[in-house]
Amino acid sequence: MNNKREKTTKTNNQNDNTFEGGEEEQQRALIQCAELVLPYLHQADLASTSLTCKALKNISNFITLRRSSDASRSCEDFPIPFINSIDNQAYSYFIYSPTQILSTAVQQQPWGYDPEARTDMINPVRCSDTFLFRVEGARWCECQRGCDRTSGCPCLDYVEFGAWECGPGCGCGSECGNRVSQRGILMKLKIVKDRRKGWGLHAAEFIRKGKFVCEYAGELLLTKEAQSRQQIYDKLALSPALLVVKEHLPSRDLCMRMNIDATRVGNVARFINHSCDGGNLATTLLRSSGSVLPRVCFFSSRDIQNDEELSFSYGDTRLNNQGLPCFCGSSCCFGILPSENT
Ligand SMILES: C[S@@+](CC[C@H](N)C(=O)[O-])C[C@H]1O[C@@H](n2cnc3c(N)ncnc32)[C@H](O)[C@@H]1O
Repeated sequence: MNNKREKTTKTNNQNDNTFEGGEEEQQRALIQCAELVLPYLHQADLASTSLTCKALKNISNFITLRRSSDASRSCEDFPIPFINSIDNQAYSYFIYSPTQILSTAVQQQPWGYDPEARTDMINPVRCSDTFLFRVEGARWCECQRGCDRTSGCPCLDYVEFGAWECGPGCGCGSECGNRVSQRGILMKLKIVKDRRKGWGLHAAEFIRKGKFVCEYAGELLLTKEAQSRQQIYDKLALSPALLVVKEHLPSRDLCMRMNIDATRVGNVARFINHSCDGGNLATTLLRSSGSVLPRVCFFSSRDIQNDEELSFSYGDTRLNNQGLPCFCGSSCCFGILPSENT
């Protein structure tokens, strides 16, 4: 009884902790400053700030609402909302990048206040724009219109080496039919919390088989950095999103390794959970003309219904029987998640 009364009193005091008369100027300045600074704050800091006064509480609530309504921070065509009927976590905090970036390229990004403030103002360095990722002497196509089999586009000749799209130096524009994976996410998706698997990516509309869904965006890391980050994630018992892709090159006995870490910076692919039966997404390594590194892209491997969870197989190797439990629910579930030595 007493506790209850004390709690109520505290809340009232807190709400009264606004500015006294004659301090309107100060309040306006604080609000202006808060609107600039608060969108940069991490979830926990935003929560503490909101306890200080009513004005900051209102701004924090607004920011939380905007963050939970679109994980992509307006970077994609449709908002990608967080939906949680399990607990009171409104969203998961990370920096959004629609494509692969170099690991040090982006440190901070505002999220949640000015609806007009598109994130390309602080756009991460896209790898396709980076000189480092261009092949010396690469062939570009000079097609003026969309490229297809009938246009004699040289980029399509590369297809025998794997999936290949027109690149940044090609003459064709963004509407070219051979740039399917370069237009961002074109379908409605949502991020839904599950009691056992955490957040997961779901379809928010029907997706026909064979459609490009998204790429796995994140920080590209050297293997040494990936290994040291993995150790930290293991220690902190975090739910990491570090993807290691090994590609066996057709010429000679070479294997190319890519480490993409979406734990701190990434796109919504970081929420795709594992399924032991391979799930409903197929992974394709897609190269753009002129780029050394491929991008990891997800295509629907069958028709996917509205609300269905999107999933793929994290791999076949399970290092030990003590791995994390798998709750994919498929009839061939191994009971533990795949794991490999990073
Ligand atoms: C790339 S994250 C996927 C998003 C994650 N669920 C989240 O909340 O951020 C990978 C982590 O998700 C969880 N996860 C993925 N698939 C799972 C599954 N089939 N069963 C249980 N947990 C799963 C594990 O904690 C795993 O380490």
